[in-house]
Amino acid sequence: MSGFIIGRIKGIKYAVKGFFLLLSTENSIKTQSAIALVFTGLGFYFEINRVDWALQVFALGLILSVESLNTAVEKVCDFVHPDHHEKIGLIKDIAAGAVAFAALTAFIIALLIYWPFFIG
Ligand SMILES: Nc1ncnc2c1ncn2[C@@H]1O[C@H](COP(=O)(O)OP(=O)(O)OP(=O)(O)O)[C@@H](O)[C@H]1O
Repeated sequence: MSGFIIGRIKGIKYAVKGFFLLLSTENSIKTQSAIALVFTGLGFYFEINRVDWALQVFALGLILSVESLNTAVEKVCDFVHPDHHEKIGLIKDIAAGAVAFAALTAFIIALLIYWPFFIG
């Protein structure tokens, strides 16, 4: 039982390490984090309601999570096959496509939340 708990604590430690590695080294994550801060500012500025906050936090978390997994896929690809290869290109394109799905979802949620403030 204590082995199980120690294993889980170590898992959290590695996850926190990965979290800070992503934030400090990956430009895509830095950019998405900056966008998340801008939308957090917009949320306060327009005083969006509790449900909209939940949707916005979920959308921003979804993008950051999928972008992080995409980064991991890119790193695996570059490690297992550093040279140019059609299959590696396909795998990276598919992983990038997952980010596009998340970004489209977030874009629609942003429109639903903020559109009413602009049309009055
Ligand atoms: N090894 C490769 N073989 C074939 N195509 C590749 C390869 N690496 C990248 N590509 C193509 O380039 C696109 C972008 O790749 P990737 O996201 O790795 O960026 P990059 O060009 O390596 O630069 P960065 O690491 O700065 O993002 C991929 O979606 C894929 O289409």
